[in-house]
Parts: sequence; C-alpha cells; structure tokens
Amino acid sequence: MGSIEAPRKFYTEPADVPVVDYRALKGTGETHQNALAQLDRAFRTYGFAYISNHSIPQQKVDEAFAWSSRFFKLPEQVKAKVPHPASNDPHRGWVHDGLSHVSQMVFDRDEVQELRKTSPERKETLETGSPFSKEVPENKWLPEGDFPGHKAFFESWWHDCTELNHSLLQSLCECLQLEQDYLSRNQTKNICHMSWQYYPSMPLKPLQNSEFKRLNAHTDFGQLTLLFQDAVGGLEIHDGEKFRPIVPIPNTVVINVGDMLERQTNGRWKSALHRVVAPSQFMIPKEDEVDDVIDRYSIAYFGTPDPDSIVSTLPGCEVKGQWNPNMIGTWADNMTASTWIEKRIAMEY
Ligand SMILES: O=C(O)CCC(=O)C(=O)O
Ligand SMILES: [Fe+2]
Repeated sequence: MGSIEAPRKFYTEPADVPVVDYRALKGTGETHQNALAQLDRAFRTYGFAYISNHSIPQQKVDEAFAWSSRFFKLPEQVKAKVPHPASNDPHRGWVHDGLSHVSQMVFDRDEVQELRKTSPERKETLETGSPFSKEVPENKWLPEGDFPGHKAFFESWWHDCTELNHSLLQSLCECLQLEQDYLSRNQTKNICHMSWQYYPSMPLKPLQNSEFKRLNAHTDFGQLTLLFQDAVGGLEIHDGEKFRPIVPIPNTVVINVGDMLERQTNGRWKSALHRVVAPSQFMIPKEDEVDDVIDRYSIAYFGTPDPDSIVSTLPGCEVKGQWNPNMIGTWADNMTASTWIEKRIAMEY
C-alpha cells in the first residue's frame, strides 16, 4: 500500500511578499488603484514584490536562461576570452568563481579581505551593460564563431528589460504621486547594468552549515532591480526579523528597491538585505536524500539613474519613512549616482 507523504516543511516560512498583477498596474479604475496600493505596501514592508503578467513573454525569459546556461557551460578557456578585470574597471565580462565577493557596506579594504576568507561565495557571473548607450563601457563579447547569435539575442533582451524597467518606474511615480515620467526622465543615459549569475552545483553540507554562501547578504545599490530567477530557489530576504525564502513563482519577475530608491523615498521604501543560500527545500532534515545542490541561474537588471544626478529626497517624501535609509552616515550631501555605484562596486573586486 502506498503511503501519503507528509507535506514538506520549510525551516523558515517564506516571506509573504505579494504578487502584483502588471495588467492591473497598467489598467484603470479600482483594480489599478488597488495594485498601486499593493505595490506601495510591499515596498514599505519588504522592499520586494513579485510582478505577474508582465511585458516580457515567458518564452523570451526561458530563452534568456537557455543562453545563460549555454554561456556558463562553455569551457573555461573560452569564457576566459572575455575576462572581467581584477578591478571593477571596466565592470564587464566573465567573472570566474572567487574573483568577486559581495559584502554589505564594508568600505575598508582589510576588512573586505578578511571577509573573503570568512564568508566565501561560490558563483560565476557575466557582467554586461547597455549595448546601445555611448556613455558606458563596451560589452565584452565572445567571437561570434564561438557563440553564434548571442549578441543579437542580448540586444533584444536588453531592450525588453529596459522597457519593463521604465514602465515600472512609471507605476512607482504613480504610487508616489509624481508625474509619470519623473524617474524615467533621469534615466536617459542608460548606465543600467545586467548581471548574469551562475551558481554551480556544489555539495550541500557547506551551504547548510554556512561555510559557503552562493551570494552574501547585501542590498542592491541602484534604484529598482528586476530579478529573474529559475525554479531552483535559495534567494532569501531579511524582513527585519530574519531571512526568509523568496520562493520562485513561475512566470513572475521579482522586483526590489535599491539603496538609491530607499534614499530618494527617504526610507518610505526599503532597500532590503538579501542573499542566496541553499534552497529551502534542501534545509529539511533528510540529509541522506541529496548530496549536491544543483546549478542555479538568475539574471538581474539594475536600473540606475543618470551618473551625474544627485540622489536626494523626492518631492512628497520629505517625511522620513519607517526605515532608516542605509546610506545614513555614509551618504554625503550631493552624492551622485555614479559616486555611490563606484563606491560600492569597488569593494567587490
Ligand atoms: O541570484 C539571485 O537570485 C540574487 C542576485 C542578487 O541579489 C544580485 O545580483 O544583486
Ligand atoms: Fe541583489
């Protein structure tokens, strides 16, 4: 006789981050107003939301993941033809496992060196920027013969993400009762950035016991991030009390508030700490069931204001929110977007 398996339990309940319907965000009437209110609440509470029914067809998202997997499965000597330098300049190309290291608001080189030893990560990334903007470093592409078709796909994918980013910025403006293009007007040079992340399969134990992370806890330093994740899981956000899983929901994109948007909204919206660890379903105590954690892929589009723009309080956000902006203490007056990005990325290399 077959037995009924007890439902799998998470060690920690997933974060109760809402799924906001993009069609409602872009619609009219009461449903529209409700969707805006839901997004505002999600950003106040978590700094994160899932967006369903968005403008990029799932087939295109699947294609992007297929390109990513093909790239990272190339032999190392091929990927090494487009190496990311040992510094962040230019922030382009393939980052081999161990080259970059994420930390949170640590700006002291010695301290970062120490953290590299005590909180190592297992990841590779491909760092890319706008293929259209003249204001940013050129992308590093493999010869077309090594990887046919990738440039054409990337251009089209970049375009789709940029459109979605601007469309969401408009919704954010509606939440904040600003003119609809208020935030987009300040993103004309397109210094936005896209990281393609690959977390190779690895033994489960060192992830479970925190000897390794896939990605250390951090806040994003841009304005709004669009995050596409595959079905594997492992992303967690800190809800003010503890880290909780952001379980993958098919056909959605995760969006989150970065440091600059937290600063601009004066803490009304939260730039939340997040990290990538073992998927929560592997944290149940059935240790002999699985030895290795499988490959994981994600793609992040970091929306960023124009480099020389001063990141300061938006009209209507003068009253401080419930969250203290992360940049308090380190956020000088008249800080530009590029200064903040460089300050933070420099510490990753
Ligand atoms: O891989 C993920 O799901 C998270 C990536 C991330 O947080 C980042 O690149 O800033
Ligand atoms: Fe992040």
